[in-house]
Amino acid sequence: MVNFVSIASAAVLLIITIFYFWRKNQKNYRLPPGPTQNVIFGNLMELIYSTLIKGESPFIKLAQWAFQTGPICYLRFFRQRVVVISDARVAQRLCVNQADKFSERPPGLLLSRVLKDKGIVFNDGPSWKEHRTFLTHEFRKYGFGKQSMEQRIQYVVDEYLHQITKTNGLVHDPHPNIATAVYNIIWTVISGDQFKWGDPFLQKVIKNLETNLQAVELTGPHNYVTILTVFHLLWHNFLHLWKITLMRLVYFKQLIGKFKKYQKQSTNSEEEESMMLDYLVKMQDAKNCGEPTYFSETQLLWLVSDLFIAGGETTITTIRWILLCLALYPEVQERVQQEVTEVFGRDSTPAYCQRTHTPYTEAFINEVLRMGGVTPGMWRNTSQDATYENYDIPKNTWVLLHFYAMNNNQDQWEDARKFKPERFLNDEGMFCKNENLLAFSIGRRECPGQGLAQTELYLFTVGILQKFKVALPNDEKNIDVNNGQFGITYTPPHHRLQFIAV
Ligand code: HEM
Repeated sequence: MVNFVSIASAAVLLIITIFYFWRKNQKNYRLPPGPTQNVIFGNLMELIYSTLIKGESPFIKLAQWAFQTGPICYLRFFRQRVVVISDARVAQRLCVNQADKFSERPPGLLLSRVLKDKGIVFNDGPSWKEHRTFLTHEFRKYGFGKQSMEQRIQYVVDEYLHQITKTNGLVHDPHPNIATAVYNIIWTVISGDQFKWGDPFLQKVIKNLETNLQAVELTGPHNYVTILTVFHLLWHNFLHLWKITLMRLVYFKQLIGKFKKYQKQSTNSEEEESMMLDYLVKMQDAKNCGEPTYFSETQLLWLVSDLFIAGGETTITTIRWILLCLALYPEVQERVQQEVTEVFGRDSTPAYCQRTHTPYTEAFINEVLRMGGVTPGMWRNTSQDATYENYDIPKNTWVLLHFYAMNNNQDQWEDARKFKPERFLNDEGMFCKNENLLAFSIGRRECPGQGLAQTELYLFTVGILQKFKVALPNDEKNIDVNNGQFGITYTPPHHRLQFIAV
């Protein structure tokens, strides 16, 4: 007992001493406003109470603080400074106008620690830059809007529609078919190849990709204090998580190996151009010329993994939201369907470049991206001291671009929680982009897969409505659209659907 008291007292004394010296070394910054803070823990205890005790999502707690305070809200979680941005115009002024200072990921974030120097999403520095430049160039080269890529996507959409036809209007969970289609599209973008529908290897990869998403929550208390990170990892059985990640890498290694073997045997050069081949050629060229490069077989593995994760879960979840919103708002569905059939009929192949002829359909997709914003938020880190209006944002502050808060900001969106595609139409009924919607983020870290994602969302929506009416079963008609689940993505409440041929 005595031992425990002395250890506890020593620990408390140590925390106070560390805190005292840390505060003593702080410059006097003019920090943005925020809720009241405890001298030592800042806002950490309140976050712990609301998330771990009351079971609220950390994203919701952070949004509440932001709405109480204003578009730029300052918080502190023990020693970690955090700024929450809940207004797209402020995000633009920081991440575009001061891009040099707001384009890194927080180095202390759990995922950044695990993925430091790997792939692209949580990578930083010259390795990130080289991979980011490559990806941007490749997406431009195989461009979206260009026919060959769109044909590949359309091929998968057609297969998906075929699978839906086989459900014969019966009620089912739409998730597995969407996941199969979307991951197949990613693989075709990376390798130029495709899996057969229901391929057991693809199903294994999908199962793996969907397993540990809960544990990588981005804004909870475990992200800011190392001891909480350790508890979090133990709670989520860190060894099991690691095993799943290693298994995923083994799967991707097998895919890359198969791709390389096929390339060696193949003689047809023109048709088989692909992102992966370009990566391997670039890597070999740099090696041959003795040029320094961050391209390597291991990096390729992490890049493929990142593309599957960043491009898969987001697109799948958005298509799930699209289908749910069609079913929940039959009058909206009728209007989109009428427009789609007027422009494309029931059998002709739609093209993304014709979207200007379907303004209501585009408005509908944008309203889904707002209401069901699948990426509730993303982190940046200040690499130097920065300012915003009269406020300082010190170096190494974590900046949360809180997209969920931006999408629900009553100052920007009238009746924010109402589903109203018309808000994206002008007086002439034409589609009007709204600068307050940052579904794909902004600045140097904005989503490089935006063109691919938008093409997919459009071709799926149009393809489905050319052939089917989407409906919820009678006992699920009162699903609350505002009741999504926060994880690394914001997912719709569980639901099943019927696709009735028209
Ligand atoms: C509806 C679908 C999608 C949405 C809503 C979405 C949204 C986002 C958002 C919000 C970010 C964070 C940017 C930031 O840090 O500020 C991001 C990053 C990223 N996305 Fe997407 N995305 C989607 C689809 C895709 C697809 C299809 C791909 C590629 C296959 C992709 C690849 C990436 C990558 C690699 C990053 C990291 C960029 C970097 O850190 O430099 N995304 N995405």
